[in-house]
Amino acid sequence: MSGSGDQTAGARVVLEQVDKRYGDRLALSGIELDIRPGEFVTIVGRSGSGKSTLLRVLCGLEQPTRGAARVLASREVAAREAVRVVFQEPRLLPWRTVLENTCIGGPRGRDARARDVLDRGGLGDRLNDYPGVLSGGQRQRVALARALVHDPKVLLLDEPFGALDALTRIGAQRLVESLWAQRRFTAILVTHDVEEAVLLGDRVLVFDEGRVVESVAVDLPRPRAREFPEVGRLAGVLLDAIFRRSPEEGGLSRRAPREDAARHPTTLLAPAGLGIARH
Ligand SMILES: Nc1ncnc2c1ncn2[C@@H]1O[C@H](COP(=O)(O)OP(=O)(O)OP(=O)(O)O)[C@@H](O)[C@H]1O
Repeated sequence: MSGSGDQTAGARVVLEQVDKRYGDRLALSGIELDIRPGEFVTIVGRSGSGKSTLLRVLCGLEQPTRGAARVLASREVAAREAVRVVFQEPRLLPWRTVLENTCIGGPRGRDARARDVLDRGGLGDRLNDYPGVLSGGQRQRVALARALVHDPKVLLLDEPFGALDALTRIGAQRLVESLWAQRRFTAILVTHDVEEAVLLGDRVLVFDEGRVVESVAVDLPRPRAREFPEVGRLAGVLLDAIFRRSPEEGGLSRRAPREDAARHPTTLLAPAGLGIARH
C-alpha cells in the first residue's frame, strides 16, 4: 500500500498564502501547501493552532481572509462538490436507519455503494438499525460511509477517532487506511495523537500559531504498527516540534526553540524519503 501512485481518484490541494482572521486573531497565517492527489496528510499541533480552521477553509465553510485555497481535480472544482468532512461527532439523524443516514444528500442510485462501504466497515448486517442502538465506533463508521458515498476527491477528517476507545480506534484507523488505499482519495486528517499521525500519514504537518512549522515525511511500509521503532522515533520528533516553541507549557523540549521557523512562509511539497523538511 502506498500514498502515491498514478491511478488516483484524489485531487491536488493547493493553498497560496492563506490567512484567516477572526477579528484581531490570526487563526491561519501565510499557509502555503501543495498536497498531491491521493496523498495522506496528517496534521498535529497544540489546541488553538489553527488545524480545524484549515479544514473549514478547505471544505468551503470559511473563506480565507487573504490568499486562495484550491482543489484541483481534472478541472478546478468547487469545494462543495469534491470535499467531504468527517467530524469527531458522527452527526447522524436518529430517526433514519444506518442505510438512510449513509445515503442522505448523496446522488441517487448510490445504495450499492453505500452497502459496499458499510459492509467493509462491518455494518453489513446493521443497515436497518437506528443510530441509537449502535456503539460510538459503529456510528463513526456510518459517518465515514456517508462521506464516502459522495465519492469525494478529498476527505477531511477532523479528530474522527478522538472519542473512541483504544481498540475501536485502531479498527477505525485501519478501516480509513484500507478505504483510502482502495479509492485513492486525498486524505487530510487532524489528530491530537502523534502516533496516529505517523501511522496514517505520508506526511505529517505540525501547526503552531496558525503556521506550518514542520513537515515530516513518513516513508514507512503500510500497514504500520505502534510497535515499529521508527514510528516511536518519529512520534518523538513530532512532540519535540510541537512543544519546543513553548517548553514551559510542554516541558518536553530537548532543543532550543527555533526562532525563525514559523516566521517564514513555507512550501511543503512532500520530500522523497524519510526525513524532516525544515522551512
Ligand atoms: N469562529 C471563530 N471565531 C473567532 N475565533 C475563532 C473561531 N474559530 C476559531 N477561532 C480561533 O482561531 C484559533 C484557531 O482555532 P482552531 O479551532 O482552528 O484550532 P485547533 O488547532 O483546531 O484547536 P483544537 O485542537 O483545540 O481543536 C483559535 O485561537 C480560536 O480561538
